Amino acid sequence: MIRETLKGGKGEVIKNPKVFIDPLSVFKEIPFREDILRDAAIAIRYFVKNEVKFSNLFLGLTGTGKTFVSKYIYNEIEEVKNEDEEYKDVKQAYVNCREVGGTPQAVLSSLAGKLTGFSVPKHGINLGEYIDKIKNGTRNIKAIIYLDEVDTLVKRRGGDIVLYQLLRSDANISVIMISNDINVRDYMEPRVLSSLGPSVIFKPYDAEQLKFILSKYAEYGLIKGTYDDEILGYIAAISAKEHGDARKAVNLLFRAAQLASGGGMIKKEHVDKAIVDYEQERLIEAVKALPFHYKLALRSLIESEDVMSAHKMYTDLCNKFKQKPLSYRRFSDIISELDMFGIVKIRIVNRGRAGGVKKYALVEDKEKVLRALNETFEDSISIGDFDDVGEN
Ligand SMILES: Nc1ncnc2c1ncn2[C@@H]1O[C@H](COP(=O)(O)OP(=O)(O)OP(=O)(O)O)[C@@H](O)[C@H]1O
Repeated sequence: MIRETLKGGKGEVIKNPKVFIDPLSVFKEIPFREDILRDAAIAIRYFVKNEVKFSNLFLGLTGTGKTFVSKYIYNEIEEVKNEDEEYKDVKQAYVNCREVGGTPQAVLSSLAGKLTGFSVPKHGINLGEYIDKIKNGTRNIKAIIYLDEVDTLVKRRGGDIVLYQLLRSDANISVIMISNDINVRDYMEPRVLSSLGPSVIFKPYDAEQLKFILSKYAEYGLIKGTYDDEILGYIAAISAKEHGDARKAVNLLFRAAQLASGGGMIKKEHVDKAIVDYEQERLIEAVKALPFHYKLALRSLIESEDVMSAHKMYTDLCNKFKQKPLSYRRFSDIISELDMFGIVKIRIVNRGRAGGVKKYALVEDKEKVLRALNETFEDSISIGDFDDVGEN
């Protein structure tokens, strides 16, 4: 039964999945980012050949190609090392600040490790020592540092000073910083800001640009004749509505192609199903990322929309799991935050003079949220335990 699928015969849609999973291995150019790439290449050349240091801040909303462009530059520099002697002593280090933990220590130790080639402790030495290690390690080289999600570093205490020291150090270091928080500069001290180079703005893609980008993925990754212009336009239009997010557009095309697999043609219904799956995954991710008490609060709200009764249920749950319950007021704040995340919807009902106001919170998509909660609680709490508390 699975033989046709194993062989990828009749009705197959995807020619090369790698295009969607590791697009940099396929893309030789990055559409709509040519100007940014050219300017960066000039700055890098001045740095490598004329010792003019630079620092850039790549700013733009999610899915606008900032990381894609940075990794492309990184790879191209590695290639040029084989072609141009003057690039021989260039050393690059890419660090995602959030992934390494976001603290100045974590970021510096990761950087120092990558630049010196030695393992550097994450704790126990002070920031100045890390900077010295980096300076020593880069004495005879030219270092290009990429700090992705730099906003997580800058928001930590002392984070912006680390940047200042890196930028101002007498070592040969140039820096590309990446942030999808466009207000990241507001978190920096004036002296840090003044040593920072220009911001490079990544504008959201419009529907037409997204359609062109999708056509490239389709050309490289899909079998000819399994898609048409209309379907690419449909996906592009949907993704453009959400601030021109190329990640979403590419993801939807890949999912729709997988759903169409065996049928030989991507249709609108595949895209619609792909959207539902995509939104569901995003909701699940959001719920899973919530702190423990938020999850308990959400679990209580599934049983009772009335916030006051939900707090009682929440308190029971806390007792059951030997957690100290938060006050009603704090609980109510959590509910407001969940409302801001779009997971619940608050409704205030005024019951006249005597009754006062009553606060309700409706869980937007009960079934999905419950499923997400169950998944996240799988290890620690079984849903049976919840049912004891919730339904009795
Ligand atoms: N111009 C482009 N051409 C082809 N693919 C693109 C382009 N821009 C973005 N993409 C695709 O979108 C995905 C997301 O882009 P990228 O990771 O660069 O987003 P980002 O701007 O760094 O967003 P975030 O801030 O969320 O990390 C890339 O992996 C790539 O598949």
